[in-house]
Amino acid sequence: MQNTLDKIIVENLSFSYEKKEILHKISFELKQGDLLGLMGSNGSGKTTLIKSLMGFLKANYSRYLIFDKEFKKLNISQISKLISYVPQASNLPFNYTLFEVVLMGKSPHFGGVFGCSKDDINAVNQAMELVGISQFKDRNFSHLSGGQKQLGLIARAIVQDCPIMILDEPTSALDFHNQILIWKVMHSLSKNGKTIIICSHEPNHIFWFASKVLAIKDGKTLAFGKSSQTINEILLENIYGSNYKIGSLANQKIIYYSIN
Ligand SMILES: Nc1ncnc2c1ncn2[C@@H]1O[C@H](COP(=O)(O)OP(=O)(O)OP(=O)(O)O)[C@@H](O)[C@H]1O
Repeated sequence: MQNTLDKIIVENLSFSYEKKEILHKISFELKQGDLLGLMGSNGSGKTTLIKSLMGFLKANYSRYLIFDKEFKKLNISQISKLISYVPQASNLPFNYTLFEVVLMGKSPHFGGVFGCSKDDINAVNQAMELVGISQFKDRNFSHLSGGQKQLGLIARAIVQDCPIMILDEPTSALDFHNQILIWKVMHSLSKNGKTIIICSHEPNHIFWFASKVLAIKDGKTLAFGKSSQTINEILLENIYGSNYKIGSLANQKIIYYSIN
């Protein structure tokens, strides 16, 4: 019998808005510690897949298992202890300090009305330190820059400390350094056993940091497999068009656009 205890298994996931099919029979399997990069052009269906995996959209599937549990049988409280989620938009109107917003990550774990513990506060400080936003902790969240808010939401998801993290374009507002910082943090969390799904428009980041890739085109699976073996020039052409190449620079493979 198949061991599903440490796996996420998605089989034939489809979703339609009204009568328009957006996702068609997407299947993939991850084991604990996998870091999956979701790639595809604008409108290909990445966010729809993420919202379906979170249960925000009611998708159809033949099987969706999280660590041996049928997703459709889980309630919101169970899901919030299994999956921490970073949404795409960070323009949430929070009238709280950054510290309070990051602390909200602990709310699925608060026991009753007694609030947070010293350990919770330590976890919040550590997560803010990890993503480099400690200096803004007392600032009003809504007064932070787009990138600072995005880092805050990532810190909140880290504090939630779930075995699975799902992040929708978590680096879209980040500078060059912070994009790499977040991928390095996610890579390290996955090496420590978290299973992570990240949607990104930067194929190099998926190439360098993700263990697996799922490429989507028009809501269908183009490719799924180990990122180092699956991302190639044929796949890049299929997604982005011609002249996207893979070269080598300082012993590191790199995806680039050839302007010649
Ligand atoms: N609420 C909605 N009603 C109808 N169609 C929608 C809705 N939301 C998204 N779509 C359509 O579903 C398709 C997939 O959208 P989705 O946001 O999943 O793409 P994406 O790959 O995440 O795109 P991007 O990279 O631009 O964020 C698009 O054609 C989009 O127009």
